[in-house]
Formats: sequence, C-alpha cells, structure tokens
Amino acid sequence: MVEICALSVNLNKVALLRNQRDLTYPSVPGMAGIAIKAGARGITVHPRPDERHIRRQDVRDLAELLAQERYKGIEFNIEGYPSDDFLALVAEVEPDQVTLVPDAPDQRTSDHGWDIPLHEERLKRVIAKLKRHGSRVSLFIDADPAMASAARAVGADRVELYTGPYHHAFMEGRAGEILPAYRTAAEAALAEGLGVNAGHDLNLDNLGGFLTAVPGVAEVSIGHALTADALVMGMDATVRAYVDILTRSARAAA
Ligand SMILES: CC(=O)[C@@H](O)[C@H](O)COP(=O)(O)O
Ligand SMILES: NCC(=O)COP(=O)(O)O
Repeated sequence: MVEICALSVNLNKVALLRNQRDLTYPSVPGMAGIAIKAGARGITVHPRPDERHIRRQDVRDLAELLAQERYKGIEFNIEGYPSDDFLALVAEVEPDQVTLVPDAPDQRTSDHGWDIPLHEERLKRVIAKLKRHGSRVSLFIDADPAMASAARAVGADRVELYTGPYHHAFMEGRAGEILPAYRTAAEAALAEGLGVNAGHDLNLDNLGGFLTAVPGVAEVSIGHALTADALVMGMDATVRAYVDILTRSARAAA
C-alpha cells in the first residue's frame, strides 16, 4: 500500500484575517471542516503569545470540533515555544501532536530550528511530560543531520524540517543545491527511528520537488500559501490541489 504524506492545514492566517474585525468570520472551525472534507488529514495551529492570529479559544474550539466522531483519525497539531502558558494550553486539550518551535515571543514568524544540545535538559523534561499526556512530540529543526540525532536523544518522536530556506532557494532556481541537505537530515532522522514532518513556505509550486527529493515525509503542515491559494480557488479546491500533489508524489515514489 502506498504511504501518502498527510496534509495538515495550518489555520493561522484564517485567524489573522478574522481578527481584523470584531466578527466571527472567516470561521477557523468552519475552514477546518471544509479542509478535512476536501482531504486534509490534520489541522495545525501556532498560538503565539500575542494572539496575533490563533487565540487560546480557537485552540479549545478546534479541540472540541476534532473530538467529534466524524473527525476520528484527523490529527490536531499544536505548534509553539514551550512557555508555561503554551504548555498549560496544550495540557488543556492534549492534542495528537505538539511541535515545539524555538520562537521568541516577538518573532514575526518561525525562521530557524532548535539548537537542541543548548536546550537539552529542558527539552527532555518538556517532551517527557507531553508524552505522558499522550501527545506525539515533534521538534522543529533546520536541515541538519546532527539535530535529527539530537532529537532522538531528548525523546522526540518526530522532527519537522524547516523548509523556509528550501522555498527561498527554489525561488532563486537553486533548489538542487539545498535539497541534498534536507535528504541527509531526513535519512538521519529515519535512521534514528524518528518520523519526519516538514513545513514553512511550502506551496503548490515547490511541494512536489521537495517530496521527490526527501524520503519518508509523513506530514507537511501548510498554511500561508494554502490560505492565499484559497482566496483565489476556495478552500475545498485548494486542499484538493495540495492533496493531489501528495498523492502523485507517493505514487511516483512507489
Ligand atoms: C513553525 C512554522 O513554520 C509555522 O508553523 C508557523 O506557524 C508559522 O507561523 P506564522 O503563521 O505566525 O508565520
Ligand atoms: N509548520 C509549518 C506550518 O504549520 C505552516 O507554515 P506556513 O505554510 O504558514 O509557512
């Protein structure tokens, strides 16, 4: 059976648009429902301390939605820096996956992976607690095989490869120069028994090339470009377009 990489739709930018008025639309849970019906196998949110987009209540509302029997098997992935507030929110909803990201509170967006050895003891403690509460734990890392090995040592289940640099190289016609590093990092993670996720600035143009070059990616989380595409094509057609790429990539690799 062909393993198709799962699409987890990041709803940060739906929430960002909603927050511009004291209104309830575009609806975060509503967009989640459309995305899932169109073939998304997960929903991702990244609640930031300033609640610039995803609010704490969005996390609670999505957890309640995805607990419904009709969404059995759809994964909830919460990303963020392991602050006390973030960990308290995660403990409330106990998502399927927590992706720990080394972002400062005022960071405009995520733009680097963990230096795991520098934070080894704290990551070990946090990861052990999250796993005790039943969440799979993924660490956001750069395309560095050493970080893949370090992730195993602190108890992570997966790594998420930060694909921002891939996007920029792709835009400059240099994808071939950078993809070997992602392949090596993915292979190192798989050799450690870790799952491999990927995300940040993936889009309809660069996704296929990444999956062709990098083996064993279990999940891609995509939000910014996907939301922009949905403004043009609608959420249903957009998710179907991304899922089609994932399906074609899996069949080509089989
Ligand atoms: C970790 C990562 O690359 C994304 O998950 C992150 O959610 C992007 O955050 P913004 O949507 O706030 O840019
Ligand atoms: N982890 C990546 C993610 O959830 C979405 O990143 P982006 O597609 O908004 O850049």
